[in-house]
Amino acid sequence: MSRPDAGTPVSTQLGEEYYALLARHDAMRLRRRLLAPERSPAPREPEPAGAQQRRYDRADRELIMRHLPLVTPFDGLIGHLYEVMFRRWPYLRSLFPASMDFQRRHLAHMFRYLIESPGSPEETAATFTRLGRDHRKLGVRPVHYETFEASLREALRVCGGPGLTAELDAAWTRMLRFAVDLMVAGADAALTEPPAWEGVVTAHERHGADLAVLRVRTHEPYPYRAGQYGAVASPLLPHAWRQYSMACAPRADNVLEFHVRRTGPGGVSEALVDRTRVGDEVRLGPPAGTMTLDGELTHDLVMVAGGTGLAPVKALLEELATRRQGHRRVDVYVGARAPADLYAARWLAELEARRTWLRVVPVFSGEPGPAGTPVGPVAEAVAAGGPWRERAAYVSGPPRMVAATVERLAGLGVPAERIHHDPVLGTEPVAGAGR
Ligand SMILES: NC(=O)C1=CN([C@@H]2O[C@H](COP(=O)(O)OP(=O)(O)OC[C@H]3O[C@@H](n4cnc5c(N)ncnc54)[C@H](O)[C@@H]3O)[C@@H](O)[C@H]2O)C=CC1
Repeated sequence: MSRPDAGTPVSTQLGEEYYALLARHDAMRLRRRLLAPERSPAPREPEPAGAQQRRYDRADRELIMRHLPLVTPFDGLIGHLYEVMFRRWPYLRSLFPASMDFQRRHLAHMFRYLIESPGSPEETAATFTRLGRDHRKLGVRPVHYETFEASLREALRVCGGPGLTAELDAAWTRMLRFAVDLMVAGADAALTEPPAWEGVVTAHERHGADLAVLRVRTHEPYPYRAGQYGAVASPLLPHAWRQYSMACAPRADNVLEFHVRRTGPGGVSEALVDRTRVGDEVRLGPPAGTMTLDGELTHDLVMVAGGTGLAPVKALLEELATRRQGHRRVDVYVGARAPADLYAARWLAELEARRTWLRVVPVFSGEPGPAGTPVGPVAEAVAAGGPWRERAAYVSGPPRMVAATVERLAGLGVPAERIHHDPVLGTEPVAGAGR
């Protein structure tokens, strides 16, 4: 972000000062850790009865599950939680975006994920460690988790009423601390990297009414792999972050590409598509995502992209195109509603013309395309191709398209561990690697 000056609004200047302070604080914590690695964590606020008798365990989870109707749907609980937090610690409001809708949905998703723990314990731990690393970009400090815990407990008391026993209160507290300890560990392990990467927009190309391809040069190298995504924030909407995939393989000049479609008014995508210009600044959170090429070059590949879900697939193709030898066959199915929506058609055609290992199949679901082009749902077009049983697959696009394609590929014998797909970008939060 730019330096504060006379023309910078006061709120932005305060934000800048806060982030500069955080950077100094991080440097101090890192120095302290290097000098005294065994140092114990800061003491917590007073305990609920029994919260520290043991660690969060299966019995806690079962108790919470049994009494879930007390606090679900989570909208009420979360509404109270933020109400308490901003009443007791008003300064915390400035760390959140103006509209809290996305935040509330995100938190409800995290509660569900934490309670249901759909993955293995290792996956759950990895999710919260990653979330802690990711939360550094929001300016979250360990002390904020204590304010969150206090707010949650008060909200539980309001929603739970007499049903909130001391035992249930302690179980919720242990569950929260289980997640928070992982998040703090994730944040601490990331102290050597910036909480966020600053970048400047170097290109902004419109494609049709609602889509833009942006290029952003980061001031410091952004350590990602082709196929990954990162959260992006615009100073036009402070503290609002949305995830987009990097649409190019890592480059020496630190330039990243993003494909952004505006889906509604007032969000980050709208700010990036309609109101962002070359020279504007953006901020990026740490990269994440599992759609990388590790170990997959032992198989031929099938890639399936819908709409701007093409972004990570384009990055993967760029990475493949730079490899000198050992090329595998790659079939890419690109779904769009109509030929005019296939915004990267020329790039794909040029790459296909130069690479013998690549075949690109456009699939149009709305209007028909040129003769011979498959029509209809992408998943069906993919299923009609193949065989894919011996392939590794990469799938990215609208959630239902991804779900349908993954199901079809699994039904055609592609093992689950060879079907790569990441969480729903733009709409769902960071939790859970296999969405
Ligand atoms: N911008 C980015 O960096 C990334 C975006 N995504 C996700 O990709 C999606 C792209 O959306 P748009 O560009 O608006 O795509 P779109 O709405 O133009 O659709 C693209 C293709 O997906 C198919 N499709 C759409 N909805 C479907 C449904 N319910 N069931 C089956 N097929 C469906 C369409 O028929 C079309 O073939 C978004 O959900 C976005 O979150 C995923 C990865 C990266």
